[in-house]
Formats: sequence, C-alpha cells, structure tokens
Amino acid sequence: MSAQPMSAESTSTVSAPLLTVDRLVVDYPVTGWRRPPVRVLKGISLEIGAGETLGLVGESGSGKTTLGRAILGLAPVTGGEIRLGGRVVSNLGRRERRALSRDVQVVFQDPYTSLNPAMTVGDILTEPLLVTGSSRSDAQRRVRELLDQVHLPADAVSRLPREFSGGQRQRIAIARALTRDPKLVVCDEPVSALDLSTQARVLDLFIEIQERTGVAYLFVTHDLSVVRHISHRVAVMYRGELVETGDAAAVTTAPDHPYTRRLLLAAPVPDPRRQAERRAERHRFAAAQAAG
Ligand SMILES: Nc1ncnc2c1ncn2[C@@H]1O[C@H](COP(=O)(O)OP(=O)(O)OP(=O)(O)O)[C@@H](O)[C@H]1O
Repeated sequence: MSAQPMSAESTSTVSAPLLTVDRLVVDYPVTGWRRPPVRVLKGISLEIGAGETLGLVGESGSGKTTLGRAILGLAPVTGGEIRLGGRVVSNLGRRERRALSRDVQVVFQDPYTSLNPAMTVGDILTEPLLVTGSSRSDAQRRVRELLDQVHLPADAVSRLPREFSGGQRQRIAIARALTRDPKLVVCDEPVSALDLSTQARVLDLFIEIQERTGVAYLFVTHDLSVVRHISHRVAVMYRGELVETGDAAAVTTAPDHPYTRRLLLAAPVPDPRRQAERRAERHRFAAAQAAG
C-alpha cells in the first residue's frame, strides 16, 4: 500500500474548507406514543478541505453513518448546518438535493447489494449521465474513461455485477460515484466487506483517484489501520460527539483522548509479541483510569 502524502494536510487547511459541518444536531423520531426523539448527533463541527481525506472512526452506534447521511442530505438535521463551498446544503428540498448529488456522492460498504443486479455495468454507469442531459455518445466516452480509471476492462460494460468479484464490484461502485466529477465522496466502510489484500488494492485506488482528480473523501471506518493508511486527518466519534480531531499519524499513534486510546488498544494486532505488549498496555491504561 502506498502512503498518503503528508503535504495534503497543510494545503487543505490553508485553503477555504470544501465542507463545513457546524454544530450539527440530528434527532431520530422514536416509534411509540409520546416517546421523545433520540439525539444521535450532538453538535458536531468539522471541516474537510478540497482534495483532503478525513477519516471518521468510532465504535458501532457512535453516529458515523448518520453524519455521512446528513452530509448526503439523507438524515434529518435538527440543528446547526452543513455548508459545501460556502453554500448551506442542510435541509434542502428534493430538487436541490438532486442538484447536490453532482457534488457529493457515496460509496457504500456492501458491493453485493449497492449495485442493481439487473443492470449491466454500462447501464449502471451511463444512467446518472443520461438523466442529467449527457448525449449517449458523451456518456459512453465517459464510461470508457471511468472503467480505465478504476482498472476494469472495457468489455465490463456488457456484463452484470454478479459476474465480478467483491473487489471488482467495489471498483464499479467507485466508478459510479465518480461519473459526474463530485467534489466529495462519502465512503461508508467501503473496504470492510473485502479480504485484506483486496482492501489494500481498493484503498490504493481511492488514493490514486484523489491524486488525479482532487476529490475529497469522508472515509468512515472502524478499522484504525485503514484510517491511518488513507487519511490526512482523523476525527474520532463517541456517542454522537467528536472527541478528537487531528493529524492521522498523531491520532492513530499518540491520541489525546482516553476513548481514542481505548479504541487504539482494542484494535487487533497480528504479531503475537506485539499482542502481549498491547495486553500489558491495556492493563496499565485500565489501572491509570481506575486511579483517576
Ligand atoms: N433511521 C434511524 N432511526 C432511528 N435511529 C437510528 C436511525 N439510524 C440510526 N439510528 C441510531 O443512531 C445511532 C447511530 O447510528 P449510526 O448508524 O450512525 O452509527 P455508526 O457509528 O455508523 O455505527 P456502525 O459502525 O455500527 O455502522 C444508533 O444508536 C442507531 O440505532
């Protein structure tokens, strides 16, 4: 796996942010008579620069997917706002949200369910272009370009998703997200359904595409080694709040917040010697926590 260039951190923070999430609150209604809504995001603020990858980690249920959905306009925003290139994009109407989809796209976790099994890869990739007014020949040209970018053969256009492996399907999903040159792609656990060597190749593809196109990623994952590899900066969520944000290398090796340290100590390590060290670190950490 190639390492993410550190220079992007400085460029992204100097330029105006592409995405600003400002004190974002999301409440979900709870079924049942007179039950109050549940607050899932409790005032989240973060920024993503053009061409930057912000890794978003946190335990299950901490609100990572909800934050991604809110940015895509798919979760109800109760308070605060989301701005893209300075324009408020939270709580848009349906038509404006469709326009937003040009700039913000998504790649989901499961490449087996996120592609329409009845459509050929060619149709999956041309559809977003045709519905937004491209001519068929322009759309076909763009699809050839996209397949080349994600390293799939040109004859993939006439095949169905089931004829591809998990990694190849995720390449198709990435190509679909890129059809209209988005500024930001929300990547929701996009490699966690893949085996380790396929994960590495797909992560490298994300990086390669970013270097070529300047797209920014919000990269949601529970895997700290993935986040360390792909991100310029990392934000850590805990129970609906951001508890730590910083440079990827710093947060994933010397975190400030006790929750991030716990997350780091809970991450699996393949080396048995390192496992023993990690166990000892966990005991020391627990003892220090107990001592206050
Ligand atoms: N549509 C919904 N209606 C009600 N509650 C929801 C809805 N979607 C998510 N939640 C709740 O919001 C909280 C955060 O969920 P979310 O999926 O954002 O967490 P997550 O950090 O992405 O978890 P995971 O890593 O398991 O995917 C959870 O308690 C979940 O049950």
